[in-house]
Amino acid sequence: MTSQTPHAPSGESAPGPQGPTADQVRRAPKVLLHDHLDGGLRPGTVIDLARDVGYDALPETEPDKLGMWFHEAADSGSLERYLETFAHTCAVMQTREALARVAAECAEDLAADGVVYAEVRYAPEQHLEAGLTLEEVVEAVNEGFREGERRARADGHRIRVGALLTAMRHAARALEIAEVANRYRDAGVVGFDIAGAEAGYPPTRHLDAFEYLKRENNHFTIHAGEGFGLPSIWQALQWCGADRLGHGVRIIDDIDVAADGGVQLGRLAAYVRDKRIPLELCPTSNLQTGAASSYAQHPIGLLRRLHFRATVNTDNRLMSNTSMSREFELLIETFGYTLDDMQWFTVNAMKSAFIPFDERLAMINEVIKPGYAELKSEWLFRQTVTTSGFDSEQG
Ligand SMILES: O=c1[nH]cnc2c1ncn2[C@@H]1O[C@H](CO)[C@@H](O)[C@H]1O
Ligand SMILES: [Zn+2]
Repeated sequence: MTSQTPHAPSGESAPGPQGPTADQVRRAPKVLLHDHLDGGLRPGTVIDLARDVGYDALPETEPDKLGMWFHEAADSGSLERYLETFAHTCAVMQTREALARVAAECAEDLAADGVVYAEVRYAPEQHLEAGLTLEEVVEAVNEGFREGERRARADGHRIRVGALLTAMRHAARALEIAEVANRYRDAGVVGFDIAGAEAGYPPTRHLDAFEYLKRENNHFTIHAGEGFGLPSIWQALQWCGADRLGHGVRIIDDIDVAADGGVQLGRLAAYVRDKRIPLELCPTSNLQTGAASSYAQHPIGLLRRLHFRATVNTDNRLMSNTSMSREFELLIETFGYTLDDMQWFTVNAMKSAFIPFDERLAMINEVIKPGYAELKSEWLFRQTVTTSGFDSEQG
């Protein structure tokens, strides 16, 4: 029950004299489980699409300014206000072409950032305003992801993207969306989720959808423990049967750290750790919505030390002005993480993905571990070059 090491032992010694460089962080293979399609558009694309469809309510019409507007508007300290910014992105994602373009660029951008596997979520019910059906939305996004994977490959990056279909928790279409997710499970959709304002909308409102997915042996995650605390996490796990927790960061409320450093887990926190329930942690997003007060205070530091199944995620790259590399860089600066820590988070994420076990294992053994081994060996060669230079100067 106690763990007092400042940085958790990862089982391997940290190579090299210092932490990873920004370039190594970008090149390191990364796995992303929690990223919203409608929260990751390029600002320039929002502007292009708004022009195409005649949407004239954008607060800015110049890409840099619009990007800044999203970041500042989302920086409100409240999940509800953070979510208001999605009205603009959803407004321009109403046609097949727009959805396919946004999905393709998403895959391209993630691949360029070194993400090798991503599960990207969106709520099909929010893209029906111009007359598309739920199925047409799913097919357009899938087509975009495949196109993005192809473009990334042509550019020398390999990425695999799976879709998660989200139902909005204030609405009443969860069962219908779950059925679509199930229908497309062998066609690009790897699972289901619920999102939106958490307080006042407990996950048990959508129990029928979760029970249906369980009967179908399908997978789902639930946004819980972000805008609301332990009761939401408890319901998501013990009533709904979630495979993973979207955020889950407020599990910290069930962990006591005594003045002498001793750590005591409550029953729910112990359950989450014992059952290896994956936590899709999104540090920057949590700062913006008020779920954490600073990077240094973010529970990820303690959760990593206590060996929870913690993963690092972006949530909304546009609203949080972030990327997987940026999230890792911030954690490296704050907690002194090494490539071993990055590998630990990445393997955690890959183990927790919704694709079949053999494919997850192959990604870990054939892509992630060799990728980190390669990066960890680089400092040796840097050292050799410096040393031999020194030697030859000395004659
Ligand atoms: O961090 C979050 N918590 C809860 N809901 C969110 C978060 N980020 C985005 N969405 C909601 O999910 C929808 C589908 O992608 C978005 O439109 C937004 O309303
Ligand atoms: Zn989210």
